[in-house]
Amino acid sequence: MSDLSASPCPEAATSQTQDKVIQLRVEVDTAVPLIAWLASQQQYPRVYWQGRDKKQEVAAVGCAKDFLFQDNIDDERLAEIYQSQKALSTDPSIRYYGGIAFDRSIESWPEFGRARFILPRIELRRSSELFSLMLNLNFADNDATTELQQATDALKQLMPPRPLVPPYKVGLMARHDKPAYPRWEELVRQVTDPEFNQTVPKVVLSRVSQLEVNEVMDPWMVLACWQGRNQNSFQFGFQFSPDRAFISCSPERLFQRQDRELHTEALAGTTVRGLNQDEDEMLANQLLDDSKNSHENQLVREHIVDVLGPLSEKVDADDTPKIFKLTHIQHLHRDIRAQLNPGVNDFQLLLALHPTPAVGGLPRQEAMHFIRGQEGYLRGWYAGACGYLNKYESEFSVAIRSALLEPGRINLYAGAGIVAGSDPRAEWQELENKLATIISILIDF
Ligand SMILES: C=C(O[C@@H]1C=C(C(=O)O)C=C[C@H]1O)C(=O)O
Ligand SMILES: [Mg+2]
Repeated sequence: MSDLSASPCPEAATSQTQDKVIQLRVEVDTAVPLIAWLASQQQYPRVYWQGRDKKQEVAAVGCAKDFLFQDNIDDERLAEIYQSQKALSTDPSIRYYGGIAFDRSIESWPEFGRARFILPRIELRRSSELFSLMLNLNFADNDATTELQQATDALKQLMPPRPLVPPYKVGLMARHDKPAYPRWEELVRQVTDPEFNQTVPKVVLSRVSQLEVNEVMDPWMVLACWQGRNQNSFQFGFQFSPDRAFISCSPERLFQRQDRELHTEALAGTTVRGLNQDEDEMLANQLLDDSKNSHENQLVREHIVDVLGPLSEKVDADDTPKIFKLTHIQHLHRDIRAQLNPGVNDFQLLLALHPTPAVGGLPRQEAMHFIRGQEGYLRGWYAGACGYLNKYESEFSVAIRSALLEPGRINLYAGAGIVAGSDPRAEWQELENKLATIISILIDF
């Protein structure tokens, strides 16, 4: 790391290239526990990302460029801004990390905004077994001296990783569910009403469970524990200031793109895990045979294939679902692959795919309208899309199985796809099952 802090000088940074956005990299020859490293840093924003396949892991601090859309956002403008930002560098390693809210047409959480993407100041990345430290420099907005001064200051503030305190349970003072069960029942009845259901076959209803706690939780410690108990998931977190952090351990991929090759999926339909292998197998078979759950998944597959059609040379989706197992629950899962048309960009993909009927509903606009008007709380980044973009590859996860940590309160989010045949009690229990892993980490019971 000392190599890097010695190297940024205006000549080195600007003479070799015409690029306005530059990344300096050094290999780090020891393995670094990335979440522990991130937790010990004092700079904001702090960002963490680990892909579901575990090949890529990133901890990032500070920012060299910040795009925050707090009040309103025009999707086309967002795509234009990204295109011009992308043109500032030829380096394929430069990445922008961030997310978009579930519903960009309404207010979102402060700081997170309807969309926010950053070019971090410093990134520590693990790629398989290799660790490297990156310093991003943005000469498009600052003169060279100021930018290098800020970058050097950020490097000087880096702290070594401190071991994370072993897991502990929080003192729970109260829990409030929004909507509470009586309202939930009403909403499920409205969505399953045959007349409504005929034109809107699926609405994913959700709930926030607000836990009032009397301790300050380190979000990174919580994420590290969650990661330990849910291997088969993306793990990510965004903390733009000391008081609020959004963390997620989501099984769901929105898309992964490598050049023009796209991977996405339909993940919908849920049951619990069995207490032993036989029971687990039986539950999996029941899930595969269940018509309500199959319908939930089928609607997602159909919609994704439809929206990808005009953007792709070829789309290919699994005909039958497979089982996707998590610690406490199992889902139905279908792989979907596409070869994109030349020139299709990541924002086009984000806007076309998100929100899928796995978290919104079908038809999208009608389902969103129902959620906006009836759900009774602000989803913000829950069920939004979080990930990173770069020229040649990008990846986004759907921000479910997520939590917003604030002083004195932990907000936990869970949703369930409501279709014909949904029973309010069973769907309420499904929400509870989806929270089982995080609740087992946070609370003694
Ligand atoms: C909306 C959520 O999950 C979604 C709903 C599912 C379902 O109803 O079966 C399954 C996976 C996700 O598509 C959530 O976990 O919050
Ligand atoms: Mg379901």
